[in-house]
Amino acid sequence: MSVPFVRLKVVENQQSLVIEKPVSGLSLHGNIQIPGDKSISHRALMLGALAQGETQIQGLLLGEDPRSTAECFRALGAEICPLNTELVRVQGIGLGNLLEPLDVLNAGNSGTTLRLMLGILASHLGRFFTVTGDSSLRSRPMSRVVKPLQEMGAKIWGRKDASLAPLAVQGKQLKGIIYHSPIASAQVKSCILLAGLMAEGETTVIEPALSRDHSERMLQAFGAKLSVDSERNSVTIFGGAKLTGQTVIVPGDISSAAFWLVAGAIVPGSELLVANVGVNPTRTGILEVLEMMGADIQQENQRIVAGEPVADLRVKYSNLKSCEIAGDIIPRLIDEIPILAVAAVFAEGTTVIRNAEELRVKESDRIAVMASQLNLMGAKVTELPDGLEIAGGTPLTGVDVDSYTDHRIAMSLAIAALNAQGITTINRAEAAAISYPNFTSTLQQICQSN
Ligand SMILES: O=C(O)C1=C[C@@H](OP(=O)(O)O)[C@@H](O)[C@H](O)C1
Ligand SMILES: C=C(OP(=O)(O)O)C(=O)O
Repeated sequence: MSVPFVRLKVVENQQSLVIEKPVSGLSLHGNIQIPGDKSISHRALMLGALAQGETQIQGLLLGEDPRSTAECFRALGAEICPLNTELVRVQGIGLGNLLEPLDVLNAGNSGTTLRLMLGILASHLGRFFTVTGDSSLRSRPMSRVVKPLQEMGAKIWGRKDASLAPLAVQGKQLKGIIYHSPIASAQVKSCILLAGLMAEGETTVIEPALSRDHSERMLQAFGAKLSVDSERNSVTIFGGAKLTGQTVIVPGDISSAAFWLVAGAIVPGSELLVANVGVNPTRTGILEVLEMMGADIQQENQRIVAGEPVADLRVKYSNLKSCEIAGDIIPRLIDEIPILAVAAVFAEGTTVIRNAEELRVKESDRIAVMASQLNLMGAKVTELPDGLEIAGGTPLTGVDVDSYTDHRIAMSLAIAALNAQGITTINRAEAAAISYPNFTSTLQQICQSN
């Protein structure tokens, strides 16, 4: 049911999300079903395409990023049914059998699609591929995957010494390496592991801190041979295995749940139940930080679904206090920092976020954009080279803000607007569909005027 104080204004292809807090105030109530996990959705489509036989994916995220992955792997020869149902079927083509596409592969806005796919393409002997993305993706750094792939013997060309897309790839027989990654990045780790699937010998990736481990879990489920040394944050893949199609059940995305967890915690009088949330420990940094800030979040009905831990999360409004977010927890909450910045605006005291320089090379420079847009609303946020300093407790006022076409920024600003006086307009809000196509309708359903 649509309520008048959350509405969409559409002008040509651009959507503005208008949030007008009623004078009587508002609170949030209800049960929320969140979309499927984006990281797991990409990996299920890719491994399904590389496997022998059929893969069935339940609960795939029907957002724009997985659509880009599906489009690329269709062009590479996998049969993937239209992404319009809860159950997606992929007829795999078998490892090493991808076709040479007739046109450029376009990863759209999705860093995960482009970086993981590069590892797969580089190891497809004798075939030539070209890859690109939208203007945001074409400005994001690719050397972090190109360099280790070149060490394995890959042939890759592109702008600025092959550090920026568009890129061209000549598939080669690769050799296993031991790679000490300078950054904790699941995209780098996964790219190298995927390249290692068909490389000669063993391929090892060692990270400075643990990043999300969905690739490791799913590769093993599809039949790859892997060994994990969690003390050293090291994973080894043994080349030459065969992958077999599987049934994958995709849990809800904790990165999408994060918007409701913060909304429920900061909007007075709220109580929300967010159902079916993936709570893989490599992703739950957000829960640890919100608990540190004094949020009231209970995990209910904890269970394991197809190898991934899942729970329902109940959040109630509470008074938050500031905290420090830095160090090894950063990769376990990297995509949640924009919405954590919103939580910090409504917390007592000054929150400091450090070691998060990776945010500068996401879909937008999330440090600069969150600071500038929250400050337009009246917050006191200071940019640090590698994070943010947020003085909590200043009231916000509705103004015009911009998503910079970044989905996480659009949704974070919408949640901030729930506690701002007057009318907030979030321009270019259509970006939310990258990871959360139903964000606005869910927001409309849970908002109640007091
Ligand atoms: O592997 C993945 O699915 C992802 C890894 C993270 O990126 P980095 O590996 O660049 O940190 C994250 O920000 C992105 O949304 C998804
Ligand atoms: C950074 C993100 O995704 P990607 O790197 O896949 O574009 C994200 O979803 O926040």
